[in-house]
Amino acid sequence: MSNTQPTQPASENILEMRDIRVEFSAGKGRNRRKVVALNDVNLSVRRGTIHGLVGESGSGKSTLARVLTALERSFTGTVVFNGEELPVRRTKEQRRHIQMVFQDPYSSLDPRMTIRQSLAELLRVHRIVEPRDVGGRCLELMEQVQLPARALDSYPISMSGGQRQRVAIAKALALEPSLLVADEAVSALDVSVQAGIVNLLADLRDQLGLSVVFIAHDLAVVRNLCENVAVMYHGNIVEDGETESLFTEPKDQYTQTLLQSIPRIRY
Ligand SMILES: Nc1ncnc2c1ncn2[C@@H]1O[C@H](COP(=O)(O)OP(=O)(O)OP(=O)(O)O)[C@@H](O)[C@H]1O
Repeated sequence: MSNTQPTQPASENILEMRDIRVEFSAGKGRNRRKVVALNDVNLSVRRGTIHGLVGESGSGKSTLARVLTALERSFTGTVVFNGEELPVRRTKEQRRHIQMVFQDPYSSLDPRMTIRQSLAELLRVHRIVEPRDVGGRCLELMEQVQLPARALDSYPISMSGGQRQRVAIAKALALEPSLLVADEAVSALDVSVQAGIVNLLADLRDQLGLSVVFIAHDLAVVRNLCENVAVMYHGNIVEDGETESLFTEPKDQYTQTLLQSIPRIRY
């Protein structure tokens, strides 16, 4: 028998959100009321997996994404990332590790800059690589998002929606995050283009070990892509589990209703 102790494995969860609560006030004057956008939500994301987040409009998905990426700072509860409890005001380095991809990639791209200029600026400002390695890293990023090298000299306006979304993902990857939050990142794209981005996210998980929180309303896409799914309803996670069992044996009544709303394809 060996005396050597096995090395402690890194925690299985890259992310643990505990008792996250967000309240907003809505309306004016006498109609002012409290909206509980997140009602003491708990969510754990396993390292190197894609965790889907589904639920009707207004159920709290984007608020959860905003808490994760520190865009929303008025919350109570705890966000533990990579075993470290994140403060409400995160350092630049803590923010770098969790990147967001939005529905509309155009909003995150500067129309006056080529893709190379945008990426190079990010790499320089965040000092991700030595100045002499910026060009090479830009090329690597194009490869990672499966765009040709010549795309580096394009402006966003000359690109298709799918290409822009790939660039938005490249910008997120430039900061070498461990967790990507994709908030309806494929929802505005044509179905065939959507499939390309979904496959890209799966490749990034498999090749880089990237973890992803994938917010989407298309349940078929979620079933295809995600290892686990959490279902939100009125600020609560009503069910959270392994994708196939959640889709085949939903336990919560709202999940059952949501799944029944998937249109059946007739041949
Ligand atoms: N800044 C805000 N001020 C007031 N209420 C807000 C604010 N942001 C969100 N809400 C409310 O919080 C609740 C959750 O909204 P959220 O955008 O997180 O839902 P969602 O599931 O992402 O919806 P969608 O799928 O439509 O994007 C909703 O009732 C919404 O109206």
